[in-house]
Amino acid sequence: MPIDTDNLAIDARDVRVVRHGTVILDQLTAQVPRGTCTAILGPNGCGKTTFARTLLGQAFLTSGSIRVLGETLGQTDVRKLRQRIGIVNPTTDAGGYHTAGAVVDADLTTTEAVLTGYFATVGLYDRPTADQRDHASHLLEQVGLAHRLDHRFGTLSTGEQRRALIARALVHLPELLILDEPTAGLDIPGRERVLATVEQLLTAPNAPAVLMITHHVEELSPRTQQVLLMRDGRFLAGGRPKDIITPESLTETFGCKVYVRRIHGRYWLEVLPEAWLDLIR
Ligand SMILES: Nc1ncnc2c1ncn2[C@@H]1O[C@H](COP(=O)(O)OP(=O)(O)OP(=O)(O)O)[C@@H](O)[C@H]1O
Repeated sequence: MPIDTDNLAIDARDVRVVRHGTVILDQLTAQVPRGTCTAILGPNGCGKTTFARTLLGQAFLTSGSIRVLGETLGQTDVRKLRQRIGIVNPTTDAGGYHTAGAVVDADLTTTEAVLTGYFATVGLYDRPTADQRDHASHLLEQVGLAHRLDHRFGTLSTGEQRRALIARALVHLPELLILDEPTAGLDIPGRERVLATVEQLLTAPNAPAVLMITHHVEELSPRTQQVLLMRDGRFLAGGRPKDIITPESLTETFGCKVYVRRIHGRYWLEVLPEAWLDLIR
């Protein structure tokens, strides 16, 4: 069936990124329909974040083309386009003003931290409207942080900060939400709260397209329509999770012998005993 390109949140064709002679992304082609959830699953260093950066116009293509929300990168104002995209990237959580990579100032209240999302700033330098304040509180309630509205952002647990940053990414009602390892560094309940928040988002009316980037098959929502397995800058396979996720495909993707089973719509991975011997040989 032909693809309706007007209905795509992401339309990436033959994307290649080469830096200093190293091929980082190699002929990546992927389509993500609006309002659907796609996951990119792959090991450390396979190029997941670089691909996300290309979608945001932060990493330039050596060749290929990308359309995001109907706009062709290289022919559009990326600052305007970014206002239609939400991004959560845990390598950049809270920090002081001078912490490299900090998304928001740790001294702000949680509500203020979410409000910075309106202005794409680290501190809150602009005066939010009453409607913006109400919306920020509402989003914090949605992610289960109604009891933390006035707490200093820097004092929240890592999991609470992560959920607050999801709320921050949602202030603009994004049409595309990129979650780049949103559960990194979280314990099991912390991880599950983030996943439950994503699940709630996917079931909401007018849900954004969600691109979930992760190392862990356990983190795929049962609502994931498409999974892209990535290794060494390439997509090894892509399609419906039930067709793509097998012990063989995950063993190839991660270079580690694994078994995978599906329980209650989620996938659970087991590392086979012989994998350890292979990994240290
Ligand atoms: N500007 C750059 N110049 C040279 N190499 C780069 C550059 N940016 C990224 N790389 C390399 O490209 C590869 C892919 O990096 P990337 O961060 O996209 O991987 P990743 O799949 O997101 O990894 P992780 O799961 O560890 O976050 C890595 O080997 C990285 O060192």
